[in-house]
Amino acid sequence: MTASSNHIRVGILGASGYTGAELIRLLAQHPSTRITLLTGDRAAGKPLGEVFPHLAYLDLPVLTKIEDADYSQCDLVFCALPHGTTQEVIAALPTHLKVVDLSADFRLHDVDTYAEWYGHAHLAPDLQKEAVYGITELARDAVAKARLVANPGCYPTAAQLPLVPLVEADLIDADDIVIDAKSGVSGAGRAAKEGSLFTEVTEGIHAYSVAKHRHAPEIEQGLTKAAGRPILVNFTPHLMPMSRGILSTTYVKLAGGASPADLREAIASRYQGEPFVRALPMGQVPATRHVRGSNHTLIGVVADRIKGRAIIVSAIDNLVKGASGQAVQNMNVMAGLPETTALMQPPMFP
Ligand SMILES: NC(=O)C1=CN([C@@H]2O[C@H](COP(=O)(O)OP(=O)(O)OC[C@H]3O[C@@H](n4cnc5c(N)ncnc54)[C@H](OP(=O)(O)O)[C@@H]3O)[C@@H](O)[C@H]2O)C=CC1
Ligand SMILES: CC(=O)N[C@@H](CCC(=O)OP(=O)(O)O)C(=O)O
Repeated sequence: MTASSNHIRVGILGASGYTGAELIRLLAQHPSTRITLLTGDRAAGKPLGEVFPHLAYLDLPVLTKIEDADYSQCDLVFCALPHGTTQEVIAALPTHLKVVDLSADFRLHDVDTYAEWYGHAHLAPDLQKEAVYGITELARDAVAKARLVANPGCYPTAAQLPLVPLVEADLIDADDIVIDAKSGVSGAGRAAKEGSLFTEVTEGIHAYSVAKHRHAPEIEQGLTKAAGRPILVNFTPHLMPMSRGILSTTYVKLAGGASPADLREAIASRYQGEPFVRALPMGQVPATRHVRGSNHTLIGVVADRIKGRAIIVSAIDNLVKGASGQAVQNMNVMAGLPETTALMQPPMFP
């Protein structure tokens, strides 16, 4: 990557949203980046501190409209725009830029599957062919060579990290996977919507997009690759009265004579030496408060009471490993920097 004065010059499109703010928070600790461009839509024209007072102490450019962005000031762009708005924006970017897209716009390799789940034809099918789906631990070599990384969704990150090694090794029945996941409300973004109102989300939980959430095909794409044959999953997301975090509880049937301890061992050895993915001791399960504000994924495996079955619980922060943290991790890999740079903050417990 070309970088001026030994710094990667970074632009953030959608800097006035939740994942944009989280990118800025993380990059504020990064010794090798300099933020040279921030865009907003409603917030365009404002200094960042007016939108996010907690970031006002940073010396950063004023938010601009995407149409007015000066990309000659950037080496890499994070795109943190709503899905559906990103394909045309990225297709129009100068080709000298590397891109990490946090939206869902380039995650599904098959454009027909994209059209089926997102309700419109893909607007940049040629670019889709070069996009690398970037769960960093599962695609590091491809991410290192990529110009465009499709940063994975939050639920798909929490689901695939434990499941991919198990499906690859045939330790579970890949045709019998039930993923029951819960998210904090920041997962829905900062734009006002009825479903995110305090009265709608507090003192209760609810399932949504039951049997039709667009993260199901994203998870299935990863598991299909791991299995070498088409895999479908049951996936149900729930909205929790908390601002951050994802807890994904997955119910599996053991295969090939594997024990629940074998599952834990396969996950632990697959991620041995990985700084951000950890298998807990057998029988222990993580909670979202263990990963709040951190880029870690914690995974627990428990033997079910029903013989031949196991329960896997994974926890991430949706805004960090589920979005901006993994995006910075991918940028580090793309730039040949130590992968943990700016990402080793301990969780904000409790
Ligand atoms: N929140 C999460 O946990 C996760 C989010 N993602 C994905 O990351 C992306 C960003 O999410 P998030 O930060 O939560 O979203 P937000 O709604 O919080 O922020 C969206 C940003 O995009 C800008 N924007 C909105 N519409 C347009 C438009 N038409 N043209 C230009 N800019 C626009 C907004 O500007 P303004 O506010 O000034 O109008 C804001 O800066 C989304 O695709 C989301 O699905 C992925 C994983 C997890
Ligand atoms: C709580 C909540 O609403 N979560 C979002 C997913 C967040 C995410 O990862 O979204 P993208 O795939 O768009 O990037 C949802 O269910 O649509």
